[in-house]
Amino acid sequence: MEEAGRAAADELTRAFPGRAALLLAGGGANGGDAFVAARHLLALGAPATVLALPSRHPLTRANRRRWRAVGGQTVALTPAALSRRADASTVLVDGLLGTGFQPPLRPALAGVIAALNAARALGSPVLSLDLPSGLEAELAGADQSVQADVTVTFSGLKPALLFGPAAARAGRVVVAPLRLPPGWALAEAVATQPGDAELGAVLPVRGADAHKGTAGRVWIVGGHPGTAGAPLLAGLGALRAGAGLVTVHSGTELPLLYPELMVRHHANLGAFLAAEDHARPDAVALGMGLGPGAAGHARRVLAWGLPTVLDADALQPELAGHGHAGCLWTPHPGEAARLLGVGTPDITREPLAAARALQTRLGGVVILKGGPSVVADDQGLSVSRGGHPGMASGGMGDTLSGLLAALLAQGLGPGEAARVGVRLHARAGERAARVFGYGLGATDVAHELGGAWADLRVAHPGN
Ligand SMILES: NC(=O)C1=CN([C@@H]2O[C@H](COP(=O)(O)OP(=O)(O)OC[C@H]3O[C@@H](n4cnc5c(N)ncnc54)[C@H](O)[C@@H]3O)[C@@H](O)[C@H]2O)[C@@H](O)CC1
Repeated sequence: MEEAGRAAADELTRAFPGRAALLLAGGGANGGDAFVAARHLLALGAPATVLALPSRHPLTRANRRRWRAVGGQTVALTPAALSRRADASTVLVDGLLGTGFQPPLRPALAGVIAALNAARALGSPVLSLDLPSGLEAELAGADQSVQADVTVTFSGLKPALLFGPAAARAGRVVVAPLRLPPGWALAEAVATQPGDAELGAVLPVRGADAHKGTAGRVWIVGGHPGTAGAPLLAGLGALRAGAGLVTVHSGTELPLLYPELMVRHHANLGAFLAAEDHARPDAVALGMGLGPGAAGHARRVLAWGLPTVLDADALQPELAGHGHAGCLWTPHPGEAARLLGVGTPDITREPLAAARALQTRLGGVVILKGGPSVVADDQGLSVSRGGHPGMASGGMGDTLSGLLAALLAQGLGPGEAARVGVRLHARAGERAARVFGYGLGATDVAHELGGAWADLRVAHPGN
């Protein structure tokens, strides 16, 4: 609580210098954080008043006493008291409800939250402690919650701060890492968000003596009449992510859109994949537009034990148990629902839980694609925010699959490839949006992958 309140006070003075803080303390530990923040604000010379509800929480009561001991003023919290004191020169600190909120919201607190949101509309910004009051930490819904401008969250990112309408209530999210004994961290603080500097550090570095045979050989397996473009987009993604040799294997004739790709048509794709006598690539991406029979093809490729990206039609429930540690599964919410045998809303409502469930079922590494994407591996969960809404178009996932296979072929582990790959793809989307505006095609994004790569490299201080 001490570290949480101190981190909040630091952020308040950084983000809202010169404003008097009105801290709203609820009855639980979230309210205790507000009392601690007030005390640190006082120590920093910033004016602060606490409006508090009664509390039975021992640590919150102790911090209320400490606040009083340093001369701090506490006023009983009512909607009227709040409305009287808030104006355009104040900043409101929402310490009403944190992870201990159990819906439905009781009417008395609903009145306080309504008064807080009304004060914000009149010009007093809001900083929420841990998460905006009224949000359920694990869920992506919003309803009657505080609208914050900044949320200082403790230990890690809660699902509500990342997904759906709830995320829009949080404003800018600052994660304050707390030094806690193992096991003390909030169970809900489950996801991390690696920064660009951290990701830039794991990008493959190529020696001056590199040649196409050492830069990673990727096979793309996909394509079917009507979806012939999908494997080609994957091939383009692989090329733009630095693969030395990219071969597209398909059971259908593919147009030669990119002459750099080696395109091979197999009258019997299953027989080709089952054959033992061909040299294997360094990594495979499989499933893009592959059509019927994809699960059978996937089983044959999985038996090779190579780093493998499974996408689109290869994301079939019957493959559970056939994967291995080098597998990277890349479902969007609809495919995730199919894999788990649930409805798509079940996935979008709790994406972190869904990603964790998928990884448990499939093994290897799972990327649950979306805004943001979630990566699940045996290290835990991480999220990748960013990208651009214009990326919601067909073919985008195909390019990502090829990009991921290229990273695997250049020696990255599947977890690293997933975390770096989704960020590169999102960054490329951000760059493409500057060029093309709103509607983005998968090729537009693929062509920006080189620039995205350079951005991540620059972000890494060792470069
Ligand atoms: N455990 C940890 O690791 C840490 C926890 N911290 C803080 O502790 C918070 C969680 O504290 P608590 O578990 O005490 O819970 P909260 O303070 O989030 O909520 C409990 C309070 O909310 C009230 N409440 C719950 N549901 C309500 C409803 N439907 N309508 C109206 N009132 C309702 C309860 O009566 C109680 O007063 C975190 O969000 C965070 O701010 C921080 O101090 C950092 C460390």
